[in-house]
Amino acid sequence: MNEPLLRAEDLTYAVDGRTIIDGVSLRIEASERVAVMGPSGSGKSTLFTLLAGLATPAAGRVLLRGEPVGESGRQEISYVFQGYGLVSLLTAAENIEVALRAAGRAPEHARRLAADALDMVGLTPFADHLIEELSGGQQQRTAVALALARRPGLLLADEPTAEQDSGNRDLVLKGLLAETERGAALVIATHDPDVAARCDRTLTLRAGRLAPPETLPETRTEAPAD
Ligand SMILES: Nc1ncnc2c1ncn2[C@@H]1O[C@H](COP(=O)(O)OP(=O)(O)OP(=O)(O)O)[C@@H](O)[C@H]1O
Repeated sequence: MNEPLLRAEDLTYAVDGRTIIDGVSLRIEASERVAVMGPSGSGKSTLFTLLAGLATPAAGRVLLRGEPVGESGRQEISYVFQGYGLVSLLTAAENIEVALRAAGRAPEHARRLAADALDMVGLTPFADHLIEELSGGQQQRTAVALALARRPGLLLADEPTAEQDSGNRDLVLKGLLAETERGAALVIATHDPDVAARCDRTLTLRAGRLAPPETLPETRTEAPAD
C-alpha cells in the first residue's frame, strides 16, 4: 500500500496515569478533507498535538511522508490552535509576517503572503490592528490566515470556526478547503455537523478511541461544490 501523507499507528497518550488517547491509528492522504468529531473532552485537541509532533505518545508513532514527524512536521504542518497562539502585542499582519520570516521567507514575500491570507478571511481592514484590539472571532481568523499563509502540506485546524458567525464561518472554511485544491490535507476538529459535511469523511473520537468506521454511516459524505 502506498505511504499516505500522514500515518498514525496505535497512538496512546496518558496524563497522570489517565489514558487520554487510546490506540488510535489513522491515515490521511494528500488533498483529503477529514473532520474529527466527538464530545468535549474526548481527546481531539490531544490527538492533534500528537499528530503535529508537539507531544510524544506513550506508545505508537506518527509518520509524515513515511518519516517520524518532528522537524519536518514543524516545517510542513500548520496548526490552528484552539487558543489561537498569536502574539497579542503584534498586529495581525505582523504575527503572520514574523512566522513566515522565521520560516525563511524574504520580507517582501512575507508581507504579500500575509496580506493575501488576511484578505481571504476578510481581515484586510484589521491587518494593522494589534491582536489584543481584535475580537475573539477576528483573532481566530488571524490564526487561520497564519496557517494558510504558511502554505502547509498538512493543516490541522482545531475548531477553527467555533467563534465565527455563519458568514465568516463560510469564509474560513473556503480558505481552508482551498488549500486542499493545491494538494494539502485538512484535518479539522469540529462540533459543527455542517463543517463536517463539507469534508470527505468524519472520524469520531469517544473517550480517546476512534469509533470503528463501519458504525458511522455518515462517514463518507461528498463535499458539495463551492
Ligand atoms: N495537559 C493535560 N493535563 C491534564 N489533563 C489533560 C491535559 N491535556 C488534556 N487533558 C485532558 O484530556 C481530555 C481530552 O482533552 P482534549 O482537550 O483533547 O479534548 P477535546 O475533545 O479537544 O475537547 P473540546 O471539544 O472541549 O475541545 C480532557 O479530559 C482533558 O481534561
